Amino acid sequence: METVRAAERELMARLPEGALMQRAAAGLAVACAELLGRVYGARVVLLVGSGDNGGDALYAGARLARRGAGVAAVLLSPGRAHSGGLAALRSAGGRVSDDAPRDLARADLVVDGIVGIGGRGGLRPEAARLARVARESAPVVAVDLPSGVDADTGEVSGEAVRADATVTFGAYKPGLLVDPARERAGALRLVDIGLTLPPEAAMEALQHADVARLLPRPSAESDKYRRGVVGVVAGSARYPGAAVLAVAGALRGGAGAVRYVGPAADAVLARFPETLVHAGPPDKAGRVQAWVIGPGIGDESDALEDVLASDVPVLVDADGLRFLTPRRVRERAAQTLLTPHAGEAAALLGCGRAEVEAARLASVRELARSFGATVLLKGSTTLVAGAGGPVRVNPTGTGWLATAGSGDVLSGVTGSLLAAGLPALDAGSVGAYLHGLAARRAAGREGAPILASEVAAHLDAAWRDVTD
Ligand SMILES: NC(=O)C1=CN([C@@H]2O[C@H](COP(=O)(O)OP(=O)(O)OC[C@H]3O[C@@H](n4cnc5c(N)ncnc54)[C@H](OP(=O)(O)O)[C@@H]3O)[C@@H](O)[C@H]2O)[C@@H](O)CC1
Ligand SMILES: Nc1ncnc2c1ncn2[C@@H]1O[C@H](COP(=O)(O)OP(=O)(O)O)[C@@H](O)[C@H]1O
Ligand SMILES: [K+]
Repeated sequence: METVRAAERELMARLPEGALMQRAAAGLAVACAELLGRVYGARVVLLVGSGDNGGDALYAGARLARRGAGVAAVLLSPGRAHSGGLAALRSAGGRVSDDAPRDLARADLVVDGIVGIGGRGGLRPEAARLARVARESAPVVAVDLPSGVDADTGEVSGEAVRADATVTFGAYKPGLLVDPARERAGALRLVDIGLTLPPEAAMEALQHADVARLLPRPSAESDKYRRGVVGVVAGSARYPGAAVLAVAGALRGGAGAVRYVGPAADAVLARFPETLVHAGPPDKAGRVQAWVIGPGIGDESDALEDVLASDVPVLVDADGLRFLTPRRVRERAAQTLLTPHAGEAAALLGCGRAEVEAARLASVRELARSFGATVLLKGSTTLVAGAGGPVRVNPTGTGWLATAGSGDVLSGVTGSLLAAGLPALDAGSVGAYLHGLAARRAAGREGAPILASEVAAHLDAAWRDVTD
């Protein structure tokens, strides 16, 4: 957070008073307008704390009021609310609420400007009560951070706002990216306020527009082969379901065709007649543009060697990871993408699972370095690391994904993206992004248990969310 504060100080010294807050408020108002659909006549309630976070909310509220929204501000510390913001709201036709429960009950949207990066500890009782009522009333947009979460660590020490979306300024804060706080933030949106952050930023996160740009799209000249064929080596007599789930993901990842190789062809075809199946070894299966190998294959290490010997990108997951050595992966000319969970990463690193979970960033970097590969470390905070450069953190994940088979779906969708031509770092981070969004779609707004097959079934909705 000190990095962001320092960049803000540097920029503020060069800009007219209040310019950064205006930029923040403008971005926030645009995001609110998009969520509302129609601004004119909409009812917006601002929860306003005593700091600049509340100031952002007030100025954004003023912008919405000028476009015809009915905007009411609930002031947590009436004497200390941002005075310029309050004046702007009033002159735009907004008002200060004298009955918060009534205004909240009628709201179409609530803006959480209680506290931002200046907050310490969980919400205080009055703020916590309002946050609970807000949550029951309408979608909540958090300003910069869901109030009550720790910006630096992602810890939630008491009560915190649970937002449907968070509009953050200048840079993603670790607290928005690391659980348990991340789960409170909903969909993230970054507003550029002109901060110059150090070029060696340790982490980056894609957002909708980045993903939309990277997603493969068929052109007029496309045919199924030009769109890419992904080969899937998964499943066994014991675990046929892993094959079905990996193929389910692969069919919705943007490749033109999925070629399944393995002993679960009957189960795959029964569910997905679109699949091309092959009973022999992978190197006799026909041309593919990328391979996925590992989910549920058991001890099938011959197939792994076949696939590694190919000259196309290879994604290795689950059982496939057990037979890998750094040397064999480094020898490959084409890209290799490894997708371990914490336990598999620990086995590759020769340490304990808890050590990986306590140091996810260092672990994913070390694996990428030692294998000379791209590594996607799964779990509550999914990270993707390449040979160097920033580590990508996936902003869309949800704990509902912690369900058997969801990793198989991820390997399929990511492999499909590789086959469509995305570089491994992009394929991994776009795959994880769509997978997380699909799970959120499947789980619904309040959240409910989901099946891995439902995650696959919602991938098309996630795709449309990103591109619409
Ligand atoms: N810097 C910039 O250039 C830009 C900054 N920007 C914006 O400013 C925000 C940072 O603003 P900030 O520094 O004023 O602090 P902020 O987060 O509003 O909170 C401080 C107040 O909250 C209170 N409070 C504390 N803990 C609490 C709790 N647990 N529960 C309840 N209340 C609690 C505490 O009050 P007190 O303890 O005094 O009662 C204190 O006064 C940043 O997140 C971004 O939104 C943008 O405009 C872009 C440009
Ligand atoms: N707490 C969590 N929060 C978010 N995502 C999670 C969590 N736990 C697991 N996941 C995700 O769920 C998937 C599980 O994959 P994996 O561990 O391979 O399980 P399986 O082998 O049963 O498919 C991964 O995408 C992982 O990132
Ligand atoms: K906030």
